[in-house]
Amino acid sequence: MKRLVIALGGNALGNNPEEQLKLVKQTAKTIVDLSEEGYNVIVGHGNGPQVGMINLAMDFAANNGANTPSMPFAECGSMSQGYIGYHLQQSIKNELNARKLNKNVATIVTQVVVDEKDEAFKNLTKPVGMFYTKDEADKIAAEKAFTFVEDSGRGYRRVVASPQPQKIVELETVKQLVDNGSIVITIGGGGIPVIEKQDGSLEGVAAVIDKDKSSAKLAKDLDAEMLVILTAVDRVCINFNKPNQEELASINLEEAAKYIAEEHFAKGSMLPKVEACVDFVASSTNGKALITSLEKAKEALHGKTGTIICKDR
Ligand SMILES: Nc1ncnc2c1ncn2[C@@H]1O[C@H](COP(=O)(O)OP(=O)(O)O)[C@@H](O)[C@H]1O
Ligand SMILES: NC(=O)OP(=O)(O)O
Repeated sequence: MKRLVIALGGNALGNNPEEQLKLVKQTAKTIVDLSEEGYNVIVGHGNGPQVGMINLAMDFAANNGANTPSMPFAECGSMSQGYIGYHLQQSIKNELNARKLNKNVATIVTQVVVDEKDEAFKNLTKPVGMFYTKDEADKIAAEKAFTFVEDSGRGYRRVVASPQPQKIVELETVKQLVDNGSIVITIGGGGIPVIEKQDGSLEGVAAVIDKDKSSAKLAKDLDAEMLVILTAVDRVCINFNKPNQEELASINLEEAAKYIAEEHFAKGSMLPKVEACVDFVASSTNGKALITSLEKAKEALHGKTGTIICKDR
């Protein structure tokens, strides 16, 4: 069966357990829809807000008399995979049962190897957790030696390193489950970043890998038919948010490169998605990538909306 890798954006997940479970129930319908279209579905997702929340809560408890241990960032990443994976696998199973579909679904706690010399460790770019005012951010930065950046006019957010994904450690396990027909949730939050020591052992590092990049890597490694990036917009645009905004129904690799060079895609939001699609399509024989909204995923798969990125069109 053909393999389809989905990357779920923040709007598929929400900001607290109640909101997340409610949103994920809708997300599950889309995932089961795509599975019913005849694909082996593999699901990746973001974790920026969630890993930040977990890290902040653990840090607060450890420093405010709760007598709990301080929790390393990589462990917080693994907790975010469990937390989001639990909601996804429960909601997907409920949806499968409601449609009387006999399929299994499982979350794999997934590590992704990064290079400890990656320049990203010197230049922190990945926003995590909640938004602060400038004064709050300055105060926390001074106390904890954290770095903050202004995030798209919405306030200040802590940033952490976001190194390149190099190797998905649990890839073979994912393949086996996929080949057995299971829906697999993996590389949550881009994967738990680990470095490979000289003796071959793995060790977690404080970072958050971009989920779109990891999803492209997974789609390549699985020789997927399709990479589907689900976000908040139905289609990618040029001249986004300008009077001459134009929706793109399909673009080839040359057009994508031209639009990237012309800076039509915002850094930190649409740019990594288009780049991930280009990366996957360029290295695949027949693979296509699709960027669309969660709500329109099924329609987009039938060519009614969404932006397709392909070799030739
Ligand atoms: N050229 C563009 N076309 C469409 N959307 C764009 C473009 N540039 C920036 N965006 C914004 O990028 C957002 C998706 O990025 P982001 O919010 O980071 O995604 P997610 O959280 O789903 O991974 C869209 O909702 C849109 O507001
Ligand atoms: N890991 C990751 O890319 O998370 P977000 O999509 O939430 O930023």
